[in-house]
Amino acid sequence: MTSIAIVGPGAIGGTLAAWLSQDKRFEIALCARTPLVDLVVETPQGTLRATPTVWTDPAQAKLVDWVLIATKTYSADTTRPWLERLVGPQTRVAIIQNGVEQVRLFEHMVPAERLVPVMINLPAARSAPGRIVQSRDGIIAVPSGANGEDFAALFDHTNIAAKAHADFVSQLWVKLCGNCASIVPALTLRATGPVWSADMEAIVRALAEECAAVGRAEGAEIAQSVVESTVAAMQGMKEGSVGGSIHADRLAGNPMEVDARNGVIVRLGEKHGIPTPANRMLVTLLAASASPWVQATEAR
Ligand SMILES: NC(=O)C1=CN([C@@H]2O[C@H](COP(=O)(O)OP(=O)(O)OC[C@H]3O[C@@H](n4cnc5c(N)ncnc54)[C@H](OP(=O)(O)O)[C@@H]3O)[C@@H](O)[C@H]2O)C=CC1
Ligand SMILES: CC(C)(CO)C(=O)C(=O)O
Repeated sequence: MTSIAIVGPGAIGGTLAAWLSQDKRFEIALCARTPLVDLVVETPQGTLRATPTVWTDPAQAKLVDWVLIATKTYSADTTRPWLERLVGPQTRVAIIQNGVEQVRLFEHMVPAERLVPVMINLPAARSAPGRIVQSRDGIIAVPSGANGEDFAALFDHTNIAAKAHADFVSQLWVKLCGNCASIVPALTLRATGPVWSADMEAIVRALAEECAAVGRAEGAEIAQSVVESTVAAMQGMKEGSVGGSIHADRLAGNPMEVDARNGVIVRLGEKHGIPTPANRMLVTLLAASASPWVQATEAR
């Protein structure tokens, strides 16, 4: 039996827990901040129900084979009490978060050789504790090597396509090129499609171009088509739709991952001498309009 603890059973953590709970090889525990009883996840393949063990206090937790961290990036340090109880000498820790800094955010808490950064493309939203809608099939990318391949194999009996990639850095940055543009609906609080204009296109294009330039400087391969698909996605965003989890968080009055999704482009741009005026401006405006809920830059 492989033991798996999922820290942060929100939209992503709850969805992954529901899928993995269908596999009898696994013993699943949820490490929750807000208590929950069970999981009911609507997926494109139907409804998944699961009743994994729920721990709400790190004192209840024990050593496990795998820890899956699925909190927001800004909660990274709050997972330390869980990690202290869950991680033994053999435990591997997968960081399932947006952005490109999964390792940086956790390497002061877990030895880097046992960290697995994960890129996940799986739209999910939580309406109540344990109640989640997964709206499209999921894709997971991890770095090649034993840890990445073992992590991907956990999803063998699920409908999530998990794969190890030699060029994992490109997987992260390509996703960020799409995600960084969602700062626009998070700021304007409405879909971009109905208010599309040449000026709006210039802003979205600049956000994605800056991300691509910084990503390339970080070693990622990013085709121009990635920028074009970001522009097309924002142009096609329909009235009333939510532009990803950062927009959903702003609507719900939650903190936003603005540093992980846009601030990082500014920070790493500075490191490489690449100007990022569009990302810098929108990060500043979002921080100003959403304050005190938004952190323009994370402490670490
Ligand atoms: N939602 C989506 O469609 C996608 C999200 N992502 C990324 O996945 C990551 C997770 O996002 P998402 O699932 O949407 O976020 P949610 O806010 O839905 O879930 C985060 C969960 O973490 C819990 N949490 C926070 N701190 C702790 C802690 N110290 N101990 C235990 N639990 C904790 C929260 O608790 P509580 O229940 O109290 O809120 C919540 O259940 C983010 O980086 C996001 O960008 C990536 C792809 C798609
Ligand atoms: C765009 C999406 C839903 C893709 O998984 C995402 O990453 C997010 O909103 O955080």
